Amino acid sequence: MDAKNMSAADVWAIAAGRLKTQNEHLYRQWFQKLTPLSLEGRMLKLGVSDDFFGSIITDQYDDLIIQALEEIDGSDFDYALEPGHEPVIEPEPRPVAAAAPVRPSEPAAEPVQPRRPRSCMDEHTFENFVVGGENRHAFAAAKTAAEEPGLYNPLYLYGASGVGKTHLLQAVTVEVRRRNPKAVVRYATCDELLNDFYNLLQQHRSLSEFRSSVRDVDVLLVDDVHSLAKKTQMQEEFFNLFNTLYSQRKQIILTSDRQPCEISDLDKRLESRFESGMTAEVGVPEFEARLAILRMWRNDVLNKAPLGDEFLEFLAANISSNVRRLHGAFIRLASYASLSGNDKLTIEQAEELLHSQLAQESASRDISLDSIQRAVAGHFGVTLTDILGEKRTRGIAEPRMIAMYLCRELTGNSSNEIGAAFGRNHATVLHAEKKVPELCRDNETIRRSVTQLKRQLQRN
Ligand SMILES: Nc1ncnc2c1ncn2[C@@H]1O[C@H](COP(=O)(O)OP(=O)(O)OP(=O)(O)O)[C@@H](O)[C@H]1O
Repeated sequence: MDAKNMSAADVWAIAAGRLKTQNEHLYRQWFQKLTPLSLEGRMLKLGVSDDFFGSIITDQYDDLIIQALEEIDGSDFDYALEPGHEPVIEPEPRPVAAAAPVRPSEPAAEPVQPRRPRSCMDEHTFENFVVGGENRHAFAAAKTAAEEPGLYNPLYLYGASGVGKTHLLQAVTVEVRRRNPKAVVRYATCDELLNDFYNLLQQHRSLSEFRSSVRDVDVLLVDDVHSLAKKTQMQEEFFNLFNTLYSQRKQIILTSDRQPCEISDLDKRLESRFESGMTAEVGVPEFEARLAILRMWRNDVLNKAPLGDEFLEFLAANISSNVRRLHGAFIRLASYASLSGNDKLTIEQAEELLHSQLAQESASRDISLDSIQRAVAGHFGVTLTDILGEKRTRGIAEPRMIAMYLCRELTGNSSNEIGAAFGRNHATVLHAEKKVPELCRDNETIRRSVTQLKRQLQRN
């Protein structure tokens, strides 16, 4: 047939036939669920059930589809996906001839709905926050702030991206409202406040509207206060706001990806206000906590995502720096398993499906030995030559040991490679690896330095 006289269904019937011949399994699992909708010029529009399904097709099978389309009289067909079209799926495998795609106009007798997991944990509460050693203190402080507002004022929570700071703020909101439905709780990101503030300034309007929106509250929660860095005018406003709420014993909770002293160009008065109450770090959950979070998500998913323990362990072991990323990866695997059946999913497929999350994860671990040595030297006010040199005075030996420890923690380099970068052997590195956690246990200043350096390096 001449390509010019073909309908969308004709074009897709040929391409789908090719795809089926190449790999029947893939065809049944994916391509059969695409519905030809229209053909405009060389552009074939195919219907898919939803964005998630569509993203798998474009991420994983784009080349195969383009190839199958190109084979139709060698012309340069392209395709686009349109979500919102449930497929009509054959109940049993049939011969090739019967596998022609269904035209949209044909009645869809009983569309088979793919089982899709409901989005996890619609509400962030204290009950669905998994507590481990790395966030216990922050969790307890947030709970106390919700139960006895004003006791820890302000409460300042800090930690890397995606480790649960906003979750805790939302849990406070839920709990405060549960205890006192009349309480006025205002949650805003610092950027939202900055926007409101500068919009009013630009329009030469009075700031009273802005002020009452943030002052007439019982609890004020501000996410990401590091956005105040270098914003002198807003810092002044924030300082006044802070003092007003504080003097009225209204609970203030702030979050940031760094400690107050690490926010660049933050007014000293504001810095000391931020530090004057309770500061607590929200750390990255350890392996066991990540596994517990994954189990909780699995139990929460409607129809129980049929993901076996081996997949949860795979996720917990490979995505360790950010719970938000872990959640994205979990949803991707759970949806895949839900559509295709867990028994069909292998660890190799999981790796393939999660390639972008795994790449992000390794990029976030992609910290060079040199950058660690420099950061540690800068932090302790010694030179790089000191770190790499022979001096054994405590002021130099300790930073050197911390640098080696961080190299082990934050990079994939072997102890031999790290030793070589310091002009030493691997035994010295192993000694540092053992010794630094002991120093951290005994010495709060060292512990703070190590966690601060870790966050700083992971952020860069
Ligand atoms: N300990 C935990 N238990 C359960 N869920 C968690 C935990 N930590 C993080 N999460 C989940 O991970 C996701 C990301 O968390 P959240 O948005 O609170 O991160 P964040 O620290 O505020 O990040 P950012 O600084 O980038 O805003 C959320 O879905 C949250 O519910």
